[in-house]
Order: sequence, then C-alpha cells, then structure tokens
Amino acid sequence: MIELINVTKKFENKNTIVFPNKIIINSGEMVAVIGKSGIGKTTLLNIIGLLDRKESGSYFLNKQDTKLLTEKEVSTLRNKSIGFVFQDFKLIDDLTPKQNILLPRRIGKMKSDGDFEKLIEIFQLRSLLDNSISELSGGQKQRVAFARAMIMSPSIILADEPTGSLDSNNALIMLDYLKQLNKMGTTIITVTHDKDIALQHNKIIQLGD
Ligand SMILES: Nc1ncnc2c1ncn2[C@@H]1O[C@H](COP(=O)(O)OP(=O)(O)OP(=O)(O)O)[C@@H](O)[C@H]1O
Repeated sequence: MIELINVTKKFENKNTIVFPNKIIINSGEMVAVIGKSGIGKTTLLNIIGLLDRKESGSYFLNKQDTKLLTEKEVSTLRNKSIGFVFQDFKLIDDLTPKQNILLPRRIGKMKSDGDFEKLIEIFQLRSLLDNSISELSGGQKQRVAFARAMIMSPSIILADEPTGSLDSNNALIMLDYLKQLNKMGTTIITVTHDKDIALQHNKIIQLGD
C-alpha cells in the first residue's frame, strides 16, 4: 500500500509542487495519474519509486515510513519491488536488449535469469535480443523497457506515458500487458495524457483541476 500525506516537492530553483493532501493506492490496484503538462505527474512517480526522496510530508510504503529507510534499504527495495518504465526508456545504449533486460538481476547479484524466457515471449523480443539499442524503434525500446521493469517480478510497476510513442494498435497491446500484470497482483501506476487509456484503469488520480 502506498500512502502519501501532505506531500510537497520543492526544487532547488524554488518550483514547488503541492500534491493532493492524501494519495492512497492499495496493493493490486491499477491506477492512472492524469493532469496537465508540468503539474507534477513524473515527479509523483519519482517520489513513489523512491528515486526522489527530498519531498516534504509523509510517504508510507507498506506501512513503513520511507523517511526512516537507509540508502541501502532504499536501493534494495527499489531494485526488488519497483519496476520503472521511463518516458525516455533509459535503456543503456552500450548494452544489448538482452543485457539491458537482465541488468537488474545482475545488480541484485542473482544467479538465475528469473522470468527472462517468459518475458521475451510476452513482449516478442526474441529476434531483437542481440541487436544494438540504437537500431530499435520506439515501440521496440518500450517493450525492452517493460521486460526490464518486470524482470525482478516487482510488486509495483511505475510507467510514465507507456503508450506515448506507440500507435493506437500497439498502445492497446501495451495496455493489455499492463492489465495481465495487474491480474497477477502487480500494482500498476500509469502516467498518461490519454483519457481513453486512463479510463481503462480501476482508479484515476487527477492532479490539478
Ligand atoms: N529538476 C527539476 N528542477 C526544477 N524544476 C523541475 C525539475 N523537475 C521538474 N520540475 C518542474 O516541476 C514541475 C512538474 O514537472 P513534471 O515533469 O513532474 O510534470 P509532468 O506533469 O510529468 O509534465 P509532463 O506531462 O509534461 O511530462 C514542472 O513545472 C517542472 O518544470
């Protein structure tokens, strides 16, 4: 369970974002975060994903006050429990798609490849595994990013505009992947500009008016 109480984020240049007083996301929910450009959607994902810990207010993750976690605890939690799909994918160009997908397992010093085979089937990546990242289309990069986000079987997936660079057909396929994951119990939090995509989630969090 994710619980944010009176959270605000002040950037060094004094930009301040005030989030709703209470944001509660239960385990197993599939939630869309919407709101106009610049309102703070990505910032919210960064806070929930513990990438940004300099917010004020309280953030409880599974009843644990995240302010009390050490940096080491945070990086273990992030690697094991939270999968990110970033707006710009953040794939590593010097690694192949296969190496990118397996990177969290290597960082976590895991000997097995986990669900690698299953994920490359789901995301139809077999023929691309040893290509260069720069040769991939936006949609292909997005599928690699998803497989990497899921390789640790995280309990939470945070996806920033996961359908942003896809045509409408592939956007629906991506949404289906998210729904399948959610059916298996994964909490999904999707930032999206697309009202139709948002309406396919169980809950919508609107930032701003
Ligand atoms: N590192 C930073 N330093 C200063 N201001 C920042 C920083 N990151 C974000 N901001 C500001 O915080 C606000 C929220 O940014 P954020 O990226 O979270 O918005 P968003 O709702 O995700 O926007 P978009 O839909 O355009 O992606 C914006 O006004 C942005 O300029």
